[in-house]
Amino acid sequence: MSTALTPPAEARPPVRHPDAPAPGEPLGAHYAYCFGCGGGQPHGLHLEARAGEGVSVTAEFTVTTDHQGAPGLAHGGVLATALDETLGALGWMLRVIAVTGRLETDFRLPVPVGTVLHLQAEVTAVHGRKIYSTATGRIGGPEGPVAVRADALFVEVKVDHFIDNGRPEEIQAAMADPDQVRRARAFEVNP
Ligand SMILES: CCCCCCCCCCCCCC(=O)SCCNC(=O)CCNC(=O)[C@H](O)C(C)(C)COP(=O)(O)OP(=O)(O)OC[C@H]1O[C@@H](n2cnc3c(N)ncnc32)[C@H](O)[C@@H]1OP(=O)(O)O
Repeated sequence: MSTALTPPAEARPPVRHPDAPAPGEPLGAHYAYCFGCGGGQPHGLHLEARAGEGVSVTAEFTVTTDHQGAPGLAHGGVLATALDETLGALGWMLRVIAVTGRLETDFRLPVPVGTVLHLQAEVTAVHGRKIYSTATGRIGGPEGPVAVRADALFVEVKVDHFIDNGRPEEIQAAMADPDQVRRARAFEVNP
């Protein structure tokens, strides 16, 4: 793991937000057209995440023929996306909006098409706006061997990050989303 992903000595353990969803509760998609979790992306990952204990989440991603790199095997970038999306869902447990600053991925086993990747992610430390986290993706069941893993640094941002940098048409469409929970996740977590 690179030094950039090692929390400084002054970093604090993460604190689960009192209003975080209960363990086992589905988190749903934060945006319908998110490639990681949105239902509106026909070739997306359709990753389904749930709240875990403490500041952790679990998720599943089923590898389909849309996700291949080598014939019959998941593309490494797609697997990194699954890890990134699962780590991104941790913001909901802290009730902050955060984006990936750094993502270091280890690919330990090939992941065939048809595999359900069982993901687990947790925050390990927080220092100011910096959120240190780690994730695994297992195959053959939630206790199966680790096929992929990652260490990450997410950086807390305000909603202006998206308004200033995203395209107005998508921002406005997301704000008009009739799904109130999803709208809250996208825009009202920490405005
Ligand atoms: C529709 C909208 C709503 C959607 C909401 C849901 C979102 C969820 C989406 C989920 C989808 C899945 C998730 C996704 O895919 S999120 C999409 C992929 N990620 C991005 O697009 C992020 C692009 N990067 C940026 O915007 C900026 O660089 C950020 C915001 C990250 C920081 O720029 P900013 O100007 O704000 O802050 P700063 O530069 O002062 O840095 C602050 C601190 O952080 C440290 N640092 C920074 N980078 C690194 C690094 N690489 N290694 C080590 N350290 C790093 C830095 O040294 C400093 O530390 P310190 O000096 O304070 O000690």
